[in-house]
Amino acid sequence: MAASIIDGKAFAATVREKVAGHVARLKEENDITPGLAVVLVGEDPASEVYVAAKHKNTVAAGMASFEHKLPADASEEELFALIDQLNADPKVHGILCQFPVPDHLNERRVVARIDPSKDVDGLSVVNAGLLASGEKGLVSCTPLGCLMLLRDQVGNMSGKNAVVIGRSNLFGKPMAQLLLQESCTVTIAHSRTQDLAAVCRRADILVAAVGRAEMVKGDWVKPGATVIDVGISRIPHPEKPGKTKLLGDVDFAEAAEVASAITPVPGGVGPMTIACLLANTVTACCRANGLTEPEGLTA
Ligand SMILES: NC(=O)C1=CN([C@@H]2O[C@H](COP(=O)(O)OP(=O)(O)OC[C@H]3O[C@@H](n4cnc5c(N)ncnc54)[C@H](OP(=O)(O)O)[C@@H]3O)[C@@H](O)[C@H]2O)C=CC1
Ligand SMILES: Nc1nc(=O)c2c([nH]1)NC[C@@H]1CN(c3ccc(C(=O)N[C@@H](CCC(=O)O)C(=O)O)cc3)C=[N+]21
Repeated sequence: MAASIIDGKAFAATVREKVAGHVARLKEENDITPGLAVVLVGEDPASEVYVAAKHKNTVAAGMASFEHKLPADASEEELFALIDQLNADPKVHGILCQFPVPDHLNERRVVARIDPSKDVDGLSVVNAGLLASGEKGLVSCTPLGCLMLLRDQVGNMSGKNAVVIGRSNLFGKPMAQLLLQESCTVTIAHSRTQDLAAVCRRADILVAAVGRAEMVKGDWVKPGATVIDVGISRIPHPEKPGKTKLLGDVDFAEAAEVASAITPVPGGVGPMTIACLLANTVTACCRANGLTEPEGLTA
């Protein structure tokens, strides 16, 4: 195998340590504890796992964690009343509503209800607009985590060809904006892209966020490229009956023969998402209190 494997799990641990250091300083010097509120509507088992992991990591970093669970049939009015209460609560600096929400609720309307200065998911039109304009806002956690990995791995990205597969508001669009800010030449590919393999082969930096297991083959990868695999598909485990296995969007074994560096799934981008959620909460807390924000934890 030629490629070095980017250890997102270890990198995320260093980000969480940095966050914990800032949190300790905020407490000592300013008597402020950053607080993160996570809202979960309904009982999706995967979401329960993520929310529990967020709670655990928030507490471990010394921050306050507020969990709010609403029943699956909660009305928009009930959810909005909770969000309004969290918007007004000075102990809450970050608010995240776990997605997907049940079908009768609308994700865009939910996001729009959250105070943009507390929108640690970076999903509001205000934060998306600030990012697109090159101004300071809150950046979606997963793209921010990928940026941190790329800065560490590649260093100066200026002039490099970057290809992002996927154009969602949650990931593809903000990732492309961040790469543009790093002065990459950015291509955003999606389901209508013609000859995706050829587009990918031009990429010095290839970021895949589709959700189709092992779609990106070894011969789609430019020799020496850096490959970031965001996709997560859960498939039945081939050897252990009743268990599941996580697969990324990239055929790891094939791509690792060609790339210079690659993130694995699991243990690559995933752990960075939660670390960046904590980082965004500290950033939001510092801004809310007019304090200098932490260095190295923002875009
Ligand atoms: N590791 C982590 O922390 C996170 C992982 N994820 C994972 O990343 C993946 C993407 O997430 P998200 O952006 O929310 O997903 P979406 O479903 O919102 O977006 C998927 C994108 O992939 C594109 N696409 C679909 N099929 C193809 C194809 N055959 N060829 C090229 N492009 C295609 C779609 O194109 P079109 O727009 O034309 O439909 C769309 O833009 C998922 O697997 C998700 O689980 C997401 C967030 C966090
Ligand atoms: N409002 C909102 N914001 C999100 O950011 C958001 C969301 N809703 N809904 C679901 C997706 C998905 N997501 C992940 C977080 C951590 C891992 C993660 O830690 N993954 C581990 C493995 C975890 C496992 O084993 O299941 C890894 O890849 O190593 C993955 C995916 C955040 N999302």
